[in-house]
Amino acid sequence: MGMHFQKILVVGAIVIGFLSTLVLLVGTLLKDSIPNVLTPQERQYAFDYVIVGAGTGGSTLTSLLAKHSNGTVLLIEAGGQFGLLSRIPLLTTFQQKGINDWSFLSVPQHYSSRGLIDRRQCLPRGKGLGGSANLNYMLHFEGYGADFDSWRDLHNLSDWSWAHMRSFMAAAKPKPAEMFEVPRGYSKLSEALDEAQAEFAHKDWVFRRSRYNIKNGLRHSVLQQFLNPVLHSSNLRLLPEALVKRIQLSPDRLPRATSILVGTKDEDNKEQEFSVEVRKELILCAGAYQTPQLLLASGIGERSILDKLGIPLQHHLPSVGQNLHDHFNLPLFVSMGATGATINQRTLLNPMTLINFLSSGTGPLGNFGVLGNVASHGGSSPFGITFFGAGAIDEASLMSISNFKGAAFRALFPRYYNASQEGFVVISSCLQPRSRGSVGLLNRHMRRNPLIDPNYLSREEDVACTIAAIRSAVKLVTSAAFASLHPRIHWPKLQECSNFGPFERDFSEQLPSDHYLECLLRHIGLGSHHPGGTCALGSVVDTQLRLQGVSNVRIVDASVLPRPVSGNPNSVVVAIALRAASWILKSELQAGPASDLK
Ligand SMILES: Cc1cc2nc3c(=O)[nH]c(=O)nc-3n(C[C@H](O)[C@H](O)[C@H](O)COP(=O)(O)OP(=O)(O)OC[C@H]3O[C@@H](n4cnc5c(N)ncnc54)[C@H](O)[C@@H]3O)c2cc1C
Repeated sequence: MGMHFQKILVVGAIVIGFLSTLVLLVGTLLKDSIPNVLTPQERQYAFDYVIVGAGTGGSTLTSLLAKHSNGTVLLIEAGGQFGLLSRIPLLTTFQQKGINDWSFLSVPQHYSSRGLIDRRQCLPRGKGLGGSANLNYMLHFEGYGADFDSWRDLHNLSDWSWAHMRSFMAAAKPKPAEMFEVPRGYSKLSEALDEAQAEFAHKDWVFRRSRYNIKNGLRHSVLQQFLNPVLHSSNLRLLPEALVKRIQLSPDRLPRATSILVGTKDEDNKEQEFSVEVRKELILCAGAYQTPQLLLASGIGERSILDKLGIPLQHHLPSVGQNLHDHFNLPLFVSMGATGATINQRTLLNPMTLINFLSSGTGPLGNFGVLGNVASHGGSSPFGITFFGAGAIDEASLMSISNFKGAAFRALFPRYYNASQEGFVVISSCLQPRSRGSVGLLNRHMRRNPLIDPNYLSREEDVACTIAAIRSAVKLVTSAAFASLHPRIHWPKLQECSNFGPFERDFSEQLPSDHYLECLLRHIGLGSHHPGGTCALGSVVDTQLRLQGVSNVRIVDASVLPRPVSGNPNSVVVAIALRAASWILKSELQAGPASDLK
């Protein structure tokens, strides 16, 4: 390459770098204003439906109620609007640890996370209109019918099965123009995956090319799909930047929620509190960590736990905050000897990357880089393998969002310093982990983070299941279909695992011992950000998602999932919210006319 051309490249890189920084900055700052905001003068008002949390569940439900209900609806959200940055798919991780992320950390993990600072996992959660659907990686999952049948069979939920949910899952699916599916021939990695499908046809493996909630190169979350179109509805008011702190129940034998206490910050950052009366229903959509937090802080939960915290009991309801589940991943870096369009600094600084994105929403910036996944749903330990087409990982940003210790990060990504490295990350996980954790409180102040203990890998079966996933991932990567990529799996050399491997033969035979793989998993495994189960169907809520023993509180978010979804959970939460809306609207029809918005 001539000197002159090199100079052009360097100048080009500086210009593109400058432009990207500008886009990041403007993207963070530029925000639409929110219409229909409840003004302080209106704060004495009561609402028929009060919805707490504008995330996946809350945005979807609000949309249906705003459109079809005769009642008045108030949507309360702790955060404000996300910046434009949230719309650019590849840059989504830059939002983590920012103002639209609750940035929770788990409590120190006993069975895992040994390579993480203080053994604590980062647990990002979206804060603002769209919630975690605006912070997530946008992967759309069509659902797996047997999951819902297992709710019916294993949890005695006769109203829940694939037959009940199929139409709601179909309605949760965005229109084709609102989705991006990784096309055939997108990159060498996606081609290899397509070829592997034929090579492994004898297995029960399901190959899926990634589908994203992306329209014209921009995130198209529940915010665009459901909430934005109804924001101007006359029966809807919004209360952003407001934290719901307490639920007040009536003292009846069958109590009902009468009001909630809301906290906002004034210009001097002083807390202002006021109540909102609930006329018909209170619907909690604050997510798998914060819905149980709000219930417990309100004195709704297990009596002995509340006693210990000194929180007056309003309603004894065991299991609030229990049964926390999440997927748990082992990432492995695979370098490629061939050049292909993997994400690295070279592809990002290529002027065509920005030009393609700005002109047509295509190229690396227009999706998150996960090109596809392979799942085995059969057997007692179903697993999934995800292919993330990133060759060079930025140390500072990944360490900040993963909490890795430096040594663990460098063992996992030994080529991290080579910004033009070609490669990909293969992520193995168990689709139905058995480990269960909990959400608890340090005290009842809602501005304090809840105590979140995912308790990853507390069940041995999860280790065995993930090891089976890793071994299948190795089969895929070393198959004939991948040969043209000249892949090399980088078995991490962790000092703490050195008694078990990796040994020379592990690199040549690709058959490291179970002990070594378990050691890796317990050191560098990471949570998937798919928490659920903390107000599970059948224990905390009844089959119509109503809080057990309380007449007018419903929960509509990931906390109701009795067991993990065998894939990405966002679409399942949307489908659950659509179903909840149908029940609410039906009972409204049965009950007759409602009040007008004052
Ligand atoms: C980084 C990341 C990547 C992910 N990737 C994917 C993916 O690719 N595909 C997929 O299907 N799923 C993915 N998920 C998971 C998916 O986004 C969640 O399962 C889903 O969004 C959960 O929806 P929810 O309604 O339960 O909660 P959320 O969407 O989290 O909504 C809860 C809302 O309630 C608000 N809130 C909380 N407490 C209060 C309070 N006291 N008062 C007022 N408001 C409150 C919050 O600010 C938030 O807006 C990912 C999640 C994360 C964090």
